[in-house]
Amino acid sequence: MTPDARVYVAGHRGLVGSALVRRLERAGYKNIITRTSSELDLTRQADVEAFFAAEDPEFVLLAAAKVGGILANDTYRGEFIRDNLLIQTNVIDAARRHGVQRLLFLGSSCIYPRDCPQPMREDSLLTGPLESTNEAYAIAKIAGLKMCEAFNSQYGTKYLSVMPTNLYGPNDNFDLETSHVLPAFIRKFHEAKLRQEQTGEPAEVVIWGTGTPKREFLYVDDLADACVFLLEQTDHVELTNIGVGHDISIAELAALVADVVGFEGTLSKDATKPDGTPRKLMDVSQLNALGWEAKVGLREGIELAYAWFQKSS
Ligand SMILES: NC(=O)C1=CN([C@@H]2O[C@H](COP(=O)(O)OP(=O)(O)OC[C@H]3O[C@@H](n4cnc5c(N)ncnc54)[C@H](OP(=O)(O)O)[C@@H]3O)[C@@H](O)[C@H]2O)C=CC1
Ligand SMILES: C[C@H]1O[C@H](OP(=O)(O)OP(=O)(O)OC[C@H]2O[C@@H](n3cnc4c(=O)[nH]c(N)nc43)[C@H](O)[C@@H]2O)[C@@H](O)[C@@H](O)C1=O
Repeated sequence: MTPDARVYVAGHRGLVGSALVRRLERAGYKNIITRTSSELDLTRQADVEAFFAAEDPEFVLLAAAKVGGILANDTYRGEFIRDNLLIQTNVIDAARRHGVQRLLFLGSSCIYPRDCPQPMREDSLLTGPLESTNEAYAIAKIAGLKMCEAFNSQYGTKYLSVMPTNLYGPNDNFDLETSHVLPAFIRKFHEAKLRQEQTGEPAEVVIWGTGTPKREFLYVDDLADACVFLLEQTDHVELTNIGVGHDISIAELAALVADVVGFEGTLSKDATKPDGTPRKLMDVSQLNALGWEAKVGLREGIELAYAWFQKSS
């Protein structure tokens, strides 16, 4: 991939897509092609086909998807499987038929079995049952990476799939019903701090579930850097985990976000909300062996994300 290449970033306004555009622009890429979902609905095959015929991209970074936290995944299972299967099938198929050399497909850590040995290696795929709260989404993601593998095998393409851990950063979704935990905490602790300052009364923040599940968090600019690093490798690797290599409990995350935000009230737990997978720590030894490591520490990343949230809210 060279800076004059025609690179289509699908989903460029989202958390991941916007970080990919920032990373490509910093590296001097001049021909980045983008469309919003209202300009091009990727669930519509004929529109995707017409777009590829007109724009003729050479590289595709597929970061458009139906995405959400544990509750959104659990509640809107039909939309998660439908939209993701349609988007990825239309884009991967059109890319292949229009001669796209390399495509990067964004999967997710939830493709691995719920009770996967930790840390989760790439070869654990399809070795056990999935976590039920995100099964519909995970099945779509597995279909996407298997479609890339099958195309590579039959058509000689070099499509790669990356499996990032939980991400956060600028342009995240901060909606308290549909977001992931880290942006939810930033917003909940920030708003509780303001309430406390305004009323003088102690404020409370509610944590879903038990607080005991463990998660690994990667700042999205690190993810984008890893994606471009992998695209620029000459040796083709089909499936790569991307993460930081260590995790923390949700209760520990709550304490850390509270500290960054400056919240001094109390915490309570909502046991009616699901915990999801008990733990999903990525084995990132394959990526590390290629020479890539995450740079942004968790506290620093939360400070950056909180600054972005305050500026844009
Ligand atoms: N967030 C996370 O923690 C993780 C994310 N991932 C993966 O990374 C990828 C990107 O996720 P993320 O950036 O968080 O998601 P976001 O929700 O932030 O962004 C998704 C983007 O997809 C676009 N999109 C959605 N539906 C359509 C459609 N029908 N047609 C065209 N575009 C559409 C949206 O475009 P528009 O804004 O124009 O409407 C949006 O900008 C996904 O594949 C996800 O599975 C993987 C692991 C963790
Ligand atoms: C990236 C990944 O994201 C999703 O999986 P998840 O990691 O389980 O999602 P999450 O970030 O929403 O929650 C992580 C943990 O945190 C707890 N939790 C506490 N309090 C809040 C809270 O206020 N909001 C949220 N969302 N969670 C909370 C919550 O109960 C859970 O135990 C997948 O569906 C799938 O899409 C996927 O691949």
